[in-house]
Amino acid sequence: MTPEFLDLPPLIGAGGRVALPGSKSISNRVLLLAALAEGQTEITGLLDSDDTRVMLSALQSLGIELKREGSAALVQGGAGRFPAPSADLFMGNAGTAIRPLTAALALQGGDYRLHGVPRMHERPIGDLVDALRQFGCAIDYEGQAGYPPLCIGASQFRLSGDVSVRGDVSSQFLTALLLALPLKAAEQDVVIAVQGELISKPYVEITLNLLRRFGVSVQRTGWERFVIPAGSRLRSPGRIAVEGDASSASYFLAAGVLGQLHRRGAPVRVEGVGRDSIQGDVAFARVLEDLGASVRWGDDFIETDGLQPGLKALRGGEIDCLAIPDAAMTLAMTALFADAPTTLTAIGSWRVKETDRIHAMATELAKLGAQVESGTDWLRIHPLQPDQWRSATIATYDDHRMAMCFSLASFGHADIRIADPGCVAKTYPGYFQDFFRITRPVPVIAIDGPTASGKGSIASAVAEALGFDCLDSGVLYRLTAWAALRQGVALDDSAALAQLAATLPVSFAAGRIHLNGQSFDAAQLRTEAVGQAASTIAALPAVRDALFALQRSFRRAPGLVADGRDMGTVVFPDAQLKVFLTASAASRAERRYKQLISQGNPAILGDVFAELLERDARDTQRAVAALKPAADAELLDSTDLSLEQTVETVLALWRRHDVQVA
Ligand SMILES: Nc1ncnc2c1ncn2[C@@H]1O[C@H](COP(=O)(O)OP(=O)(O)O)[C@@H](O)[C@H]1O
Ligand SMILES: Nc1ccn([C@H]2C[C@H](O)[C@@H](COP(=O)(O)OP(=O)(O)O)O2)c(=O)n1
Repeated sequence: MTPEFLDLPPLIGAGGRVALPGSKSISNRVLLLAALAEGQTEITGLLDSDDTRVMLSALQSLGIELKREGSAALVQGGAGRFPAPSADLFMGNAGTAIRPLTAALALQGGDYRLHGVPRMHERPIGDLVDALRQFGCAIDYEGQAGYPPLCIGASQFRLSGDVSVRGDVSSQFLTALLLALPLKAAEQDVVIAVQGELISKPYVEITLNLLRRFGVSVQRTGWERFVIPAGSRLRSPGRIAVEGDASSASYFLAAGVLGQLHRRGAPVRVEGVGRDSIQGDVAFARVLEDLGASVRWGDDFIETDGLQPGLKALRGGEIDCLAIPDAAMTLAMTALFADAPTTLTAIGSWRVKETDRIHAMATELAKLGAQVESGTDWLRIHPLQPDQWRSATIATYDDHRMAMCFSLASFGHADIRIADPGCVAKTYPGYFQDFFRITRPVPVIAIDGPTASGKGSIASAVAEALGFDCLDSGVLYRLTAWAALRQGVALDDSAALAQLAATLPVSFAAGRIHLNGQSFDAAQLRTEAVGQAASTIAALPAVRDALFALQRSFRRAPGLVADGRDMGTVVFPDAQLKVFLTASAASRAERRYKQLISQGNPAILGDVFAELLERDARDTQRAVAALKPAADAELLDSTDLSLEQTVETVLALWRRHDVQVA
């Protein structure tokens, strides 16, 4: 079962190395070439994802002998023929599989059906079918003309003159012909003429490069005319290694820049692609460099390390993305952190990808608070100031790149929830594990414990020592209770109380609490009447839910110390340090008594003690978010410790944690 969503905490830094999974574009091309070639091919570094599994299982259904173990595969080439004369092939949403297979099967002829997920049936393939029909291939549309599913029949192959194919919708049509047509070039040249301006040229370069590895040298004139010379034969190179995926690299390269914005990052290195990569998307790193990123290139790695000296932010501007259609999506995310608007142009192909990516990007960026403009083939993104970020649930449209891109939004000032995170399996099943491994969330120190154990005093002293923000979550319950008492809302009217909590116009400034134009100091909310009422309404799940997002929104760079009852168990379960602070009931009663008296609130020790026991009972026995230590909390009994000693103990625990992380 894949989860419905994934919550990403705000991030403060990144650093480390990522061994990239194999390139999708290279993996699927190599698999097909190995299946069509003469001889056996041993493939290493193969991508293991939905799209490559689709290709592998199609080849197996077509009678190709292959063995696969993790990222290695051994393919027995069919020397130009698929043994199975008929097959029903499910192609998922893999454009890199359906297009070249359609070409290869149509040229061979047989009884084949190719279909996929509903979105695949909305992705155009008519230009490729039109091109193949010029050879006498029998291809029928099962549904809407121009789109899969396709039925392929017996081929009456003939070659009369050049074949023309459109190059301005998807370069995969040309790639499909280039991969399959060497099978028909034994006796004569095969000439392909491209109509319209060819998009995504670097992907065609990958095709030509791999064809060369399989013994076929295509000659080209500009990007309009391609000749597969007579006598061409696909022959296995024996062994072939697949490069790491340059499009997948873009997320980590961006993280290496964004992670340094708070000066808490370290370099991020992707391994498996380098300066000599045959993938066009490595140009993404050059674009980042132009925008001001510090980039290092190696033979087999690329590394980013924040901004170039002297810069405070990435630059904006207009970027022609024709050559990097996939990695360009990542630029839409880095644009949020730039110092001026960024316009991505020549991205018309986004409209026919896994989803309409221009629409999807514009919609989801707007949820973060960004101002976005778009046209048929362009997108303009205005940067977000720290106070403009909004927390959001990001829809991913069954598009792996949407999910991976928006993980980068967690470098902003917001909580990000990614819907359907499992969609990354199309090209990168382990993406989020790698992303979590190389990123550092904004740290949280959670201090929970019973009343008067010292949480509030310790939390604010620790926050001050570390320069972190401080959240006294009890204040939010007390404020809700105070407002309810003032407005005469019954303390068991769950709906009205939740409404009150959800709309608390509260802000904190200069050590005071501001609510509805009124300013308090914390002591005014510290009366036992308010405390008891807070404890009563805190048992209501609807009230707790209403305050959840507000509490999480306090997690901002450089860090947060949060105190309450459920900071470590419910609100910040991923807190880096959790402390459960206790003290004997007698010493807590005495501390509270002294505190009340010193604040000018009259009190009787016996009553304070009784009320404290009552509140302990209510807080520990309630059904939701009951007061209890988190499984991974450090237990700290302060009965015999002074305030200073307790603060020092917590700081020592934090230093120990910080050393382990560094
Ligand atoms: N370790 C300690 N030793 C002595 N007094 C303490 C200690 N920790 C807290 N106090 C005092 O106890 C009182 C209650 O502490 P507070 O931080 O308000 O507790 P809580 O937030 O857990 O209710 C304060 O007056 C505080 O100064
Ligand atoms: N995270 C929190 C914080 C407070 N509460 C509830 C339970 C407490 O009795 C009241 C008041 O909390 P507060 O921390 O201000 O109380 P003390 O300072 O511990 O006396 O709110 C909670 O349920 N969850």
